[in-house]
Formats: sequence, C-alpha cells, structure tokens
Amino acid sequence: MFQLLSHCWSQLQAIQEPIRKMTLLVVGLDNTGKTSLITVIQRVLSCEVLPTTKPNQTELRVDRFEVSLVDLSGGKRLRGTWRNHYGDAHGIIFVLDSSDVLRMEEARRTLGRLLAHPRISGKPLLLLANKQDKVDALLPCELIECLALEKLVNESKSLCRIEPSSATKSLHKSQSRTILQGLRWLLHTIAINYSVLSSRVQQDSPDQPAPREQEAPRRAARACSQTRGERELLARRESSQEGSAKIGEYKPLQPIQNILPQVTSPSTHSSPLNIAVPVTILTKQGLTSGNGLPPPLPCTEGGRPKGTQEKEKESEGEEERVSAVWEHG
Ligand SMILES: Nc1nc2c(ncn2[C@@H]2O[C@H](COP(=O)(O)OP(=O)(O)OP(=O)(O)O)[C@@H](O)[C@H]2O)c(=O)[nH]1
Ligand SMILES: [Mg+2]
Repeated sequence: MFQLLSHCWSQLQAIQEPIRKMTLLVVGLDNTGKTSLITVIQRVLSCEVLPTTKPNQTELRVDRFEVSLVDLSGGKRLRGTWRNHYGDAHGIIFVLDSSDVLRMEEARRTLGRLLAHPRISGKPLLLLANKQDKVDALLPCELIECLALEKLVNESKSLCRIEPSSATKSLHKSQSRTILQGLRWLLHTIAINYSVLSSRVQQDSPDQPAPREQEAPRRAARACSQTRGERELLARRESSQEGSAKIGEYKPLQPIQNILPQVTSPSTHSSPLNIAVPVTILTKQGLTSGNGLPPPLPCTEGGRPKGTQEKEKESEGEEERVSAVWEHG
C-alpha cells in the first residue's frame, strides 16, 4: 500500500515537472561507434524519436526531457569543429573504442583537451566504453586507469559515469540497457543542475550576440529617445562615474599584484581552482575511486600505449592548425 502511494506520488511529481530541453554532444575519436550508438538509441526508443531537420542531430523524448543528440565526427581534421558546439552543450557523451588499445593515448589527450575547455569544464560526462563485444575490449575499470580518468574529471570538476556498450546489429536487449541507463543518468544529472547549465548555454550559445553587440542597439535606442541636453547631462554623469580619468587621458595599466589584496598566509596561496573536488566515477563494478582502481595495464609503456607517440605528435599539430582556422573564421 505504502509502495503504491509513493509510486503515485512520484508519478504526480513527474507530471508536474516541466519538460526540459537538453543538448548532448556525442564525441570521441573516429570509428569508435558514435553514429552506430545513436542508431541503437533511436531503435530502442523508436516511439520517442521526434522529427528534426538537422542532418547530424537526433531529437528524442526521454522521460520529461527533450534531448538533442549532436553527432560530431571524430576524424582528426574535423575535431577542430567540435568547439563550435561546446556552448550549446548541457552534457557530453564521449564514445571510446574499448578494443583500440593503440589509440587510447590519443583518446586520453582528446578527452583532456575537451574537458579543459572553459565552455565544457564542469559539465557532466558520460563515457561509453563501446565495442565490448570484441574479445580484446578493455573493461570500464581498465579504461579508467588507461585514461587517467579520475584526474581528468577532477581537474575539470565534471561529474562522470562510464558504461560498457556495444552497438552491433545483433544487439541483445541487456546490452542496450546499459546505454539507456547511462543516458538517463546523464539527463538526470543535468536536471539537478539545470538552471546553472542552462544559463551557461544561454551565455555561450553562438546565437547570443557578444556583450558589445548587445550594448550597441541599447545605446542607439537610448540616444534616439533623448534630447541633446539630456544626452550631454548623461555623458557628464557617466564620465564622472568612471572616476577622475578624462577622455584621451592616458592611464597606464597596473600589474595585477598591485590591484589584488596582498597574500599574507601560505594557506591563501592555493587558488580554489587547484582544489580537487571529490568526483564519483560510476562503473558497472560499482563506485570506483582512488585506491579502488585495478593495477596498471600491460598495454602501456610507461603509461603510454606502444608506438603511438610519433603518430600523435603529427596528428596533434594537424588538429591545432585546423582549429586555428576555425577560430579566426
Ligand atoms: N564490433 C563492433 N563494431 C562496432 C560497434 N559500434 C560500431 N561498430 C562499427 O565501427 C565502425 C564505425 O562506426 P561508426 O558508428 O560509423 O563510428 P563513428 O564514431 O560515428 O565514426 P566517425 O563518424 O568517423 O567519427 C562501423 O563499421 C560500425 O559497424 C560495436 O559496438 N562493436
Ligand atoms: Mg559518425
């Protein structure tokens, strides 16, 4: 009876909750199975797929969430374009090919760069350890070690969960369960922090005009609605508010140490950004953190996969160049 009542209560609460729109970026190296996983999600939630016009976007209805999955290609030359979507994201799905041990270091660096980006850090992350059907696939707990995941997510202060997955056509129902489980975790984690994440998205979204652009029309409207006398009075007031500096007067910039309050005790030296926050990494094996990790993997040579160093150096330079082109339009 109590269970029935509590079930009814939670159903009632769910109905009252507003429908929330969320954008999730699906990223990862090329060939890891991002597009295949999205197809699996679409198949499993077939009645919940909403129509969309954008080619790399899938619109889903999951629980009380309207979800846009943005499928971003992982090819080296295309990774530089990911950042154009960072501002839109409420959360990230990072897909790994668990069987591709040789590219694990490349995946680690790519994930590290992604999480370090100011428009991404702090946003929740779901890692899908894909291609678990392959015999040589690493387990999620091994991937945590291989990617130094705990360090990465602690640095970016992102909540993280890792789930095993497989996107083969002969997929068993239990295999799709872990994918949906991970997706639901991500959506509910976003929902908990929805107002903060949404205001970040609103601020960072490319559709939003930059602060200067926002100010210009306001100034123009103000100028139109004022008489010349009012404008002169306002200008005098604004210049007096800006301090003693007059137009054209040169004020040299001060070193920042002179502006900031002097640091006296050693304890105040540590910036809050350097403090590692306790971040929980959830795996199929349960909670994993710190000393609960498995021993180092035989796949690495001094923490790096065999034979990838040279290839990585070349590819990274290439990616940086492409990114720079995008940055400057
Ligand atoms: N064995 C196995 N193969 C998979 C799995 N998921 C995807 N594949 C295969 O991996 C290849 C790449 O899959 P995609 O889904 O196109 O990979 P992607 O990450 O979207 O690749 P890009 O768009 O190039 O970044 C395809 O041949 C898939 O059939 C999986 O779970 N197991
Ligand atoms: Mg793809």
